[in-house]
Amino acid sequence: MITTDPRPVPPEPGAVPAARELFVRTVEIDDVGDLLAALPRADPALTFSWVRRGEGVVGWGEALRIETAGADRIAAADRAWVAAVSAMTVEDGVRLPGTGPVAFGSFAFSAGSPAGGVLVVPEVVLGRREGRTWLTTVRAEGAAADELGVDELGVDELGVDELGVDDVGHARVGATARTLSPTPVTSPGEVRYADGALSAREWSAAVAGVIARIRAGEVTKVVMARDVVATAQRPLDVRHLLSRLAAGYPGCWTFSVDRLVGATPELLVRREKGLAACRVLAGTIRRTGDDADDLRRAAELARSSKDLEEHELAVASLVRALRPYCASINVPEAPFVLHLPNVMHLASDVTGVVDGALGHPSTYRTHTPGGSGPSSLALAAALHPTAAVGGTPTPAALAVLAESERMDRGRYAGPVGWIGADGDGEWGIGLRSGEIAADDPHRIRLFAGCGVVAASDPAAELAESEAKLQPMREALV
Ligand SMILES: C=C(O[C@H]1C=CC=C(C(=O)O)[C@@H]1O)C(=O)O
Repeated sequence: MITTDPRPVPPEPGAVPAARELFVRTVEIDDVGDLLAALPRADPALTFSWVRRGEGVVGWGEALRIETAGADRIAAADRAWVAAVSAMTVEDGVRLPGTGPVAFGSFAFSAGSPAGGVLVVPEVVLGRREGRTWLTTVRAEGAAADELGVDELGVDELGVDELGVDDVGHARVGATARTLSPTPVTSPGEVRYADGALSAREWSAAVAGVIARIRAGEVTKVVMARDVVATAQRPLDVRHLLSRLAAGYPGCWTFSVDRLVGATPELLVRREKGLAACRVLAGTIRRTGDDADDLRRAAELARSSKDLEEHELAVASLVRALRPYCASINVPEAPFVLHLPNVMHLASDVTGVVDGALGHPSTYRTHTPGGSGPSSLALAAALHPTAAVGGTPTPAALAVLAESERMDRGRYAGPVGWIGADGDGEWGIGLRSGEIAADDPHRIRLFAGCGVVAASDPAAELAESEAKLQPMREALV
C-alpha cells in the first residue's frame, strides 16, 4: 500500500511517492458468465465494479492503494498513477481497454471533504468486452506463490490448483477456467431508514431558500442534495447491492469502489484511443410506470423550458471545461430523453478529440494510438464538478449548496471509475449511490440531488429526490 495523502504537508506539484514494484499479468479466459456473480467476497472495501450491460471490469483484493486529499486530490492521484505504472512489469496478451493494470478510483465531491480520494489496484481483475473475457492478477515483484494468497483472492476457484503456477509465481489460468464459486451472497434483511443531515421537511425549506437566492440573482442554478441513512439487519454484502442495481438499471454503470456503491446514468468522461466522451444529464421527470403516460411525460420534458434551461447550463459548463483539452468538440444541437426505470432525463452526449500535445505525453505506457495527452483522470479533474452536480456559476453554486445542504457529500457526486496503464479509462459521476460506513457494515448513507433553478418548486424537487433514491432503496430489498 502506498499513500499520497498530502496532509500535513501538501506535495510539490508533480511530486509522487515511490511506487511499489508490481508484476501484472493479463490472460484471456473462457467466458465466466455474469461478472458480478464472480465476485468472491462480500466486503465493500475490497470489492470493485464498473459494469454496464454485462461488460466492464470487476476486481477484488488490494495490491496497491493511493490516497489523496484536498483540492488537488484528483490530479495528485493521476500523477501517482503514472509513477505507480512506471514501476510495474506488465504482461498483457489481450490489449483491450481494461486489460493490464487497472486502478479503480473514487473522489470526494468537495475539496475540503475528509473523504479525499483513492485509487486501488485490486489483486485480481476480471473483465469482459465484445465477447472476450480476461483475468488480470497483480502481485509484488518477487513474491512467492503462497504470498500471492490465491485462496484469499478467490482465484483458486478459477482452477489455478489444477493449472499450476508459472515461473514468476503467477497463477496460470488456462482457456478452460472453471466457473467461479464465490461465498454465498447474503441479503440485507430488514432495513430501517432515518433522516440524514436534514429531514424531508427541512430539506424542502432549504430548497425554498435556495430558490429565493436564485430569484434574487445571487446564482443561476444550484444542485441541492440530501442524504438518508439506511441500517440493515445484516452486514451489507456489496454483491447483493451490485447485482440488484445491474439487473434493475442495466443502462447505468454499476460501480463499487472503496465502499461507494451505485448505478450512475451519468458518464463524466471516458477517454479511449484519443477520444473523450461525456454524457451530460440535467432535467428530470419521474416515471409513472404507465407507458403511454411516460411517453407523454417524455415529450413534456423535452419541451419544458425549466428543464431545458437547466440542461443547457450543464452542457455549456462541461464544454467550457473540456475545450482546453480537445483539438475539436462535438456538441449535439438538442438533448435526447434518456429513459431509466425510475426517471427520465434530458441527456447530451458530448465528444471531443483529445489534444495529444497536452498533459503527460511521455509518461503513460502507450499501447493505443491515443495514449498521449491528458489522461482520463486528468480530464475528470478538469471537468469536476459539472453543473449537473454543482450548479452555475460553479464557485457561487458550491458556496450556496455547502451552506444549504448542511452535510458533507463524501464521495457522492464525485468522479468514480477506473483508469488503465495508458491513461484511458472511464469516470462516472457517483450518483444514485450510497456510501457504506467504514465503522459499521450495516449502515449506508444514500444520496440524491436535484438541480434547482428559478422556476423550481420545493415539493417537486423533494419528489424528484425520492425517485432518485429509488435504485438504492430497491437494491437494499
Ligand atoms: C444530482 C443528481 O442528478 C443529477 C443528474 C441528472 C439530473 C439531475 C437533475 O435533473 O436535477 C441532476 O443534475 C442525483 O441523482 O443525485
